Amino acid sequence: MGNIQPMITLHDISVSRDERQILSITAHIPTTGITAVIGPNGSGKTTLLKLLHGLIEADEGSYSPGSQQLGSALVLHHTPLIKASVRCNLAMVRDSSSNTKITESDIDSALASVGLSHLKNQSALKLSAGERQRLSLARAKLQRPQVILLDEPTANLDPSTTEQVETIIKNLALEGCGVIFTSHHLGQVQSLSDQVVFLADGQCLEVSNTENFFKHPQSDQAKKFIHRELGWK
Ligand SMILES: Nc1ncnc2c1ncn2[C@@H]1O[C@H](COP(=O)(O)OP(=O)(O)OP(=O)(O)O)[C@@H](O)[C@H]1O
Repeated sequence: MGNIQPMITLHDISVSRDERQILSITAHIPTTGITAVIGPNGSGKTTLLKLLHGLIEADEGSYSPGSQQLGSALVLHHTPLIKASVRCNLAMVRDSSSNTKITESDIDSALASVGLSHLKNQSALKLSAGERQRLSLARAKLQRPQVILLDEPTANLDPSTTEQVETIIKNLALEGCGVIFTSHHLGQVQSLSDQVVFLADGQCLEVSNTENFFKHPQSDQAKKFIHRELGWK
């Protein structure tokens, strides 16, 4: 993982679908440490991650570094796995920084880092939801991204598996990989993230240090959102 630029600058980004603007953003999104992208359902969180990764393009506007330079790995809700062993699902990965194939020892250490070594030869399609998520994280990590983009990484996981995934996220950040994740769990956002990006109706209304955001939200939308979700003040 090379030197990460500290932020992505988005300028007048516009994404529309079915003649409706679903993203309209000018903002600086941090790429170091752990950043949580939060906001109500449909506010554009997943669309933003897909845009940063280059899975979708903006209709207007620009962002820098672009997806090619950013070198990100994206883990969506239901990352597809191939009908083969856990090992095979990792062996197909290429290192995005050098485009080289992954070695057996890379696979072993990625599996160990997510606690899946014992399932190396099991069929990936037989994994539980939590194991699938950990495999997806191992696969993303093997790409040696500068930034890892995670869409609701702990949705539908039990508390103990949630904790395991949160530990993996913290370790990724400690190893120098930027993490940008979406979440509806504000308790998790408070304990895990360094920064918050708050979206509402496709717009970025706040980018702030996490503690500041929860203590002193600036926009009425953020105040209402926190109040609704946390029953705050
Ligand atoms: N391919 C598409 N075609 C039409 N509308 C889309 C498409 N993708 C997203 N949208 C719309 O764009 C808006 C933002 O969607 P997005 O999935 O980014 O929101 P989100 O904040 O991640 O939502 P949630 O919290 O419910 O996961 C929604 O209104 C959604 O219906």
